[in-house]
Amino acid sequence: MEKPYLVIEWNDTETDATGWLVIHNFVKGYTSGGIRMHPQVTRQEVEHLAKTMAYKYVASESTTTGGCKGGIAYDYKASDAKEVLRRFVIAMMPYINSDTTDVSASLGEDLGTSYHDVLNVFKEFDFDLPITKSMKQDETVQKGINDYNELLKTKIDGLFLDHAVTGYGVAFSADEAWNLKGGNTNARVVIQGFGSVGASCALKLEQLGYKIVGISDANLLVTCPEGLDVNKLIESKNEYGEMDQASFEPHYVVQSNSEWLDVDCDIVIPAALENAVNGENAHKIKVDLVVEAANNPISKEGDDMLREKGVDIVNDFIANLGSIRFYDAILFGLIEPETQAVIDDIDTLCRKNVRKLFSEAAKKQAYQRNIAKQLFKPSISDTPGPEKSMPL
Ligand SMILES: NC(=O)c1ccc[n+]([C@@H]2O[C@H](COP(=O)([O-])OP(=O)(O)OC[C@H]3O[C@@H](n4cnc5c(N)ncnc54)[C@H](O)[C@@H]3O)[C@@H](O)[C@H]2O)c1
Repeated sequence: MEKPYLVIEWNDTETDATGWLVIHNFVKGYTSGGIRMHPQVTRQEVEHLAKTMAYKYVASESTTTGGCKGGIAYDYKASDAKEVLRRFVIAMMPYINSDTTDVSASLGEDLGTSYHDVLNVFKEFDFDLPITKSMKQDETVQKGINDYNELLKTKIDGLFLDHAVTGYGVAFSADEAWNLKGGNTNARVVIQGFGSVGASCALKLEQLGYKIVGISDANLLVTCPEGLDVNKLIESKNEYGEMDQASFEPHYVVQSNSEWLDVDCDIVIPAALENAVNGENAHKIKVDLVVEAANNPISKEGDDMLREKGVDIVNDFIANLGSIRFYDAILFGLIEPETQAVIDDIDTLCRKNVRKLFSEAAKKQAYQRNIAKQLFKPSISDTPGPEKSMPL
C-alpha cells in the first residue's frame, strides 16, 4: 500500500505539457482526487499527492473512496491552459467514466485548475460526476449527485460552498489545536496563499477571533500587526487568488512573498505550495503551531527541523479534508443536503480528528505527523473489475 496502484503518463500532442494520473488505491472500484497544474509538477509530486488523498479519505471516515491525483506540468496562466486541461481529462477518460468495468477515478480541481472547467469536459461526455456502475444503480448516490450539484450553487459568507469548505475545515482544525494548547485569544496568524483555501481559512479564523497579520500570494506579502481586513482582500482578489494592491489600507506593508516566515505571529498556515517550508527556511519558524492547509507543504528536511524544535503540527490530510468530506457526505447521503449542515459536519469531524491526534501524540510522546500516519493509514486497496461489483 505504499506504492501507487497505477501511474499513467500523458504527453500533450499540441504543447510540451506532460501530465500524470496517479491512482494510489481503489475502494469498491472508486477513487477520487483533484487535478493540479503548474509548470513544476513532477510525477513524484503527483504520486505523493495521490497517497495523501488515500489517507485523507480514511481521516474523512469514508468507506467508499480511494485516493488519486492528476497533475499537469504546464503554466496555469497560459492562454491555452484550459485546452491543455481538457485534453488531459479526455486522455484519462477510460479511467474516469468506464462502462466496461466497475471502475471510476473521479477528478476535480486543485491548484491551478477549476472544478467548473473539469466539469465542462465531463458535460461534453454527457455525465455530471464520474461514478462507478454500481453507484449509477444506487438511488442514494443518484440523489446525492443532484444534491451536490445544487449545493455547489449555494454560498456561505459570500463564498461559494465548495470554495469555503476546505479553508473552513483548516480554520476549525487550527482553532481546536490552539485551544488544546491553551493558546491566547486574538492569536496572530500568517497564511501563505490566498486562493480558495487560504482566503476561506483567513475569513473563518477572523470570524473565530484570530488576527490575520500576514498573507502572501504569487506576487507579494502583505502584513499588518493589527490584522488585515480579510473581507476587503477577498472582494478584490482575482481568479488566480492574487490580491489587488489598490485595495490595501495605507498602513499595510507590502514585501516580497519570500519573507512570509519573517512575520511575527503565533500560528503559521501554508496554504499554497508544496515544500513551502523546507531545509532552507524552517529555521525561521518561531511559532509552536503549524497547520498544513496545502498538501505536503513541508519538505522532509523542513519537517525534521520542526520536529526537533518541538513545533506542534496539524498535518494536511487532517486539516484540509473539507472538500472531500463535503463530496463524500453528500454523494453517499451521510448528512442533510443543506449548506450549514455541510459546514457543521466538517467542523465536528476536523475538531474530533485534531483531538484524537493531539491526545495520541501526547500519550505516546510522539510527533503528530507520525501519529496521523498510524491513525489514518488506508487498509483497503481493491483490484477493480466486474468481480468487484459490490453493494455500496
Ligand atoms: N481547493 C481545495 O478544496 C483544496 C483541498 C485540499 C487541499 N488543497 C490544497 O491547498 C493548496 C491551495 O489550493 P487552492 O485551491 O487554494 O489553490 P488556488 O489555485 O485557488 O490558490 C493558490 C494560491 O497560492 C498562491 N501562490 C502561488 N505561488 C505562491 C507563492 N510563491 N507564494 C505565496 N503564494 C503563492 C496563489 O497566488 C493563490 O493565492 C494546494 O496545495 C491544494 O492542493 C486544496
